[in-house]
Amino acid sequence: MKIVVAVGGSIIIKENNHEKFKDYADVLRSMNDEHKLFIVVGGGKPAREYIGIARDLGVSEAACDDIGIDVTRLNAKLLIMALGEDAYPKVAKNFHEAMEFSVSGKIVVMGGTEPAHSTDAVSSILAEFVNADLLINATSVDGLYDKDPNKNSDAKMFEKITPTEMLSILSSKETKAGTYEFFDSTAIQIIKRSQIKTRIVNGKHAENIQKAVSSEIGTTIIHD
Ligand SMILES: Nc1ncnc2c1ncn2[C@@H]1O[C@H](COP(=O)(O)OP(=O)(O)O)[C@@H](O)[C@H]1O
Ligand SMILES: O=c1ccn([C@@H]2O[C@H](COP(=O)(O)OP(=O)(O)O)[C@@H](O)[C@H]2O)c(=O)[nH]1
Repeated sequence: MKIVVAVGGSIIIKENNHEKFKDYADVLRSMNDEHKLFIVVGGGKPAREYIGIARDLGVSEAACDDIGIDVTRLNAKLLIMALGEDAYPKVAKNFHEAMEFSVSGKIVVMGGTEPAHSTDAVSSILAEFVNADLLINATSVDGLYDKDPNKNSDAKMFEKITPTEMLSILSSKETKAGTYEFFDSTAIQIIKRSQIKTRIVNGKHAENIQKAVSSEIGTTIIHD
């Protein structure tokens, strides 16, 4: 199968240690014989720190986004280092490069592309661009809930949800640089228009990426 995996920055660059990069590299390496893999890496706390400095310098939101993109690409570079020979040695800067690099048979890794959306949007557009069979979004909670589970103890997780329902739950989210929390609307719109098979799983355990291929863990986005 052709699979796009979005790895949340809050997952992979935690406490600035190498552990998660290694865990993900081990799991992705074990999947690479059977699947064609494309990985999109987020920015995490470092991205928000740099964006905060840029904003204090008075630059535009697009320029803040641009700094965030640079940080996602640094995280992507670290994952490539962890993957060694199993990864294409360059961070893909756009969808054409991702497609071109995938001809090598190696795991393609990228970060952001353009201002004004998140790496979740990048992963959805990439999944559409390469006609992926599955999009896996590895985030910091078990799936999509009816409200933020970190702020509401009574939040309920959806096992299945449609893009239309997702838009109604997440529509009020901020869209400033560094704040595209959870899924941004661009990502959902792309999943909706191309009916991309998508699963949202807890990325704190890298092995959930492998589980998400064949079992319905987390939240599965279904299409009406
Ligand atoms: N409806 C929701 N369902 C799940 N998580 C939500 C929801 N609304 C807000 N969140 C928050 O979004 C966070 C994940 O988004 P984000 O911080 O962007 O992580 P990632 O690193 O995966 O991009 C969760 O930790 C949770 O606190
Ligand atoms: O294609 C992209 C990807 C990322 N970003 C910027 O980089 C930040 C970090 O990316 P993201 O929010 O996806 O990281 P994560 O949520 O995984 O930490 C975003 O908030 C945006 O400001 C962007 O402008 N375009």
